[in-house]
Amino acid sequence: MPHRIEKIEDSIFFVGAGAMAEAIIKGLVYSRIIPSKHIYVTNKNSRHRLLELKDDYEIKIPDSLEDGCKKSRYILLAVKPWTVKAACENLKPFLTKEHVIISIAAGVTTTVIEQILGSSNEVIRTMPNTSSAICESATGICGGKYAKNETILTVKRIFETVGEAVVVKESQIDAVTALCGSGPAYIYYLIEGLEKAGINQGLNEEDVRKLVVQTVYGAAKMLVELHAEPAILRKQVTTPNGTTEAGLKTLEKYDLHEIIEKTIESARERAKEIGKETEKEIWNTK
Ligand SMILES: NC(=O)C1=CN([C@@H]2O[C@H](COP(=O)(O)OP(=O)(O)OC[C@H]3O[C@@H](n4cnc5c(N)ncnc54)[C@H](O)[C@@H]3O)[C@@H](O)[C@H]2O)C=CC1
Ligand SMILES: O=C(O)[C@@H]1CCC=N1
Repeated sequence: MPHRIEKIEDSIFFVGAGAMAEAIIKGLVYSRIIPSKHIYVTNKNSRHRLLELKDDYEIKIPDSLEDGCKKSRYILLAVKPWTVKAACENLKPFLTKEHVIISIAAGVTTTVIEQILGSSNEVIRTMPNTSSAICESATGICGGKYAKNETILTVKRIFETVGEAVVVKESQIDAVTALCGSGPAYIYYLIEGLEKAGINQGLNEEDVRKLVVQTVYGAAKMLVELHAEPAILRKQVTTPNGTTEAGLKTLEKYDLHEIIEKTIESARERAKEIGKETEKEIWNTK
């Protein structure tokens, strides 16, 4: 549910042109918060990929990194965590104090980015997800040492055009990463399991896809539209001594909640580790 938001006047420069850059660009272009001609994109070495994005979304390819920086106030780092250092070092000569650096890299702290840049640029760390492409992301946002509140709120507005966005403390963003950045993958995995079970019960693939996806979509939409508690909606489905109760007993027997707890914990731990790895990388080269 994208919010209706007033337009952002400044341009945005995507450094990295992969899956997430495209998902966010798609959402931004669709929501029209930033005109396509104010969206710039670059990557490491695939001109073909840039031309593809340019054609699909009518966005711009700058002549150089310097050109992209000159034309944009917001620089969005959409590279893998272990590439953040190289990308920031390449940008460094072209940054002025007005540039706001937005990172979507899992685990990489604002302190690491501030230290690589060695400047007092505002750094905003975010964690969106791939549903940005259809303006349904769930994004966590936090600011670094130099980030002004007003800038954090502008970045929140940008991400609200591609879904829901909340401002969190930096100490909480690895949890948001585990829950929402990685989250779509867990839901898809669950759906794969439901589909497999449906097929094993004799349903055909086409019907099972339609039925399972609609079941998940309908359940999520009930939560959104009725603002109801999941436990209450669950109870409405569960007839005493009926089929749902039988199914839920099996989920309890295998302790699905415990599995989920461990899943989120593993992902959050990995985000922390990635943070440490990128931190070590800068200390090793200083
Ligand atoms: N894939 C996902 O669901 C999510 C990913 N993220 C984060 O988003 C970031 C990007 O992930 P993806 O889009 O999945 O990766 P990707 O591998 O699809 O894209 C990475 C892009 O960075 C470019 N690149 C590499 N080195 C560069 C450099 N030095 N300068 C400029 N561009 C460079 C590559 O050419 C490529 O276009 C990661 O840090 C990840 O943690 C965050 C939320 C969700
Ligand atoms: O798997 C990853 O590391 C990235 C970050 C969140 C989603 N995908």
